Amino acid sequence: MWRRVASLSSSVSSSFLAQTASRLNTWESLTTGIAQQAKGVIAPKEKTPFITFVLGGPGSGKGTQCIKIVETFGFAHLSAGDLLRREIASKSADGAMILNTIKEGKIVPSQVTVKLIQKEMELSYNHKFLIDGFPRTEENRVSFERIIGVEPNVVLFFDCPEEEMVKRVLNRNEGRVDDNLETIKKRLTVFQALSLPVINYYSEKGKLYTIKAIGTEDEIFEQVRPIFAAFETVG
Ligand SMILES: Nc1ncnc2c1ncn2[C@@H]1O[C@H](COP(=O)(O)OP(=O)(O)OP(=O)(O)O)[C@@H](O)[C@H]1O
Ligand SMILES: O=c1ccn([C@@H]2O[C@H](COP(=O)(O)O)[C@@H](O)[C@H]2O)c(=O)[nH]1
Ligand SMILES: [Mg+2]
Repeated sequence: MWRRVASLSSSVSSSFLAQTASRLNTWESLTTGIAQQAKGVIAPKEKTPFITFVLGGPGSGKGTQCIKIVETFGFAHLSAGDLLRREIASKSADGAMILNTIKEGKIVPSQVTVKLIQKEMELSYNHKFLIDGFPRTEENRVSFERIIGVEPNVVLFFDCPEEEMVKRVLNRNEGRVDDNLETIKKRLTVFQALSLPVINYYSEKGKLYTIKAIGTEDEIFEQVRPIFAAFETVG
């Protein structure tokens, strides 16, 4: 819903609309949206999306802090890992491939993950998104920018020592197929090799906010809170 109506504005030119729709690859749904808006079926929503990528190693506390950000600042929380696990549970065509990839601690092809994120964004009435655990690789990042057509406003990096991450994951007890020592080691290697370059990229772009992810959940949230509070006052 966000995507279908976000670009609608009677004051923008048709060429701008065409460019925007083409970039987002949503011409069909956009024109449907215009027709529906004309009929008064849906209200115009002109807010531009506000996107936060939430990055950090396995067990660094991304999901835990996302819950607090949602409660305090009203974001929609899209966990890439949860979307992939939902595909496995629903026995979709990609389910078996995703399961094997997660068991190996490897990264699911970008196209699969970006499509799942795109679908959730389209369905959301919110315009503020927390995208948790994505992008994991430079290829993920480029793919998101190409398919969704927007860049993040904020990138959070939960910086946590490896031994603390391992301890947390082994104590998590949620029955995840990748919460075992063998897979955790692989995930940490993948994080160092493929995800840190993404974090460095956003650091160079001035979009990175590094959180020291050690201490109680509340103490860590007190580092996160001012980041979003500052954006709220800006409007
Ligand atoms: N500050 C903290 N101190 C101790 N334990 C924590 C803290 N934050 C989260 N945890 C616990 O650590 C575990 C991992 O946290 P969480 O699931 O939020 O991490 P994550 O970064 O989302 O991990 P993954 O990438 O594997 O999904 C959970 O059991 C959670 O309750
Ligand atoms: O963008 C993504 C996100 C996740 N994966 C795979 O899922 C697991 C678990 O992800 P969590 O964020 O820790 O829940 C991860 O190790 C990857 O195997 C992915 O491929 N791409
Ligand atoms: Mg998580």
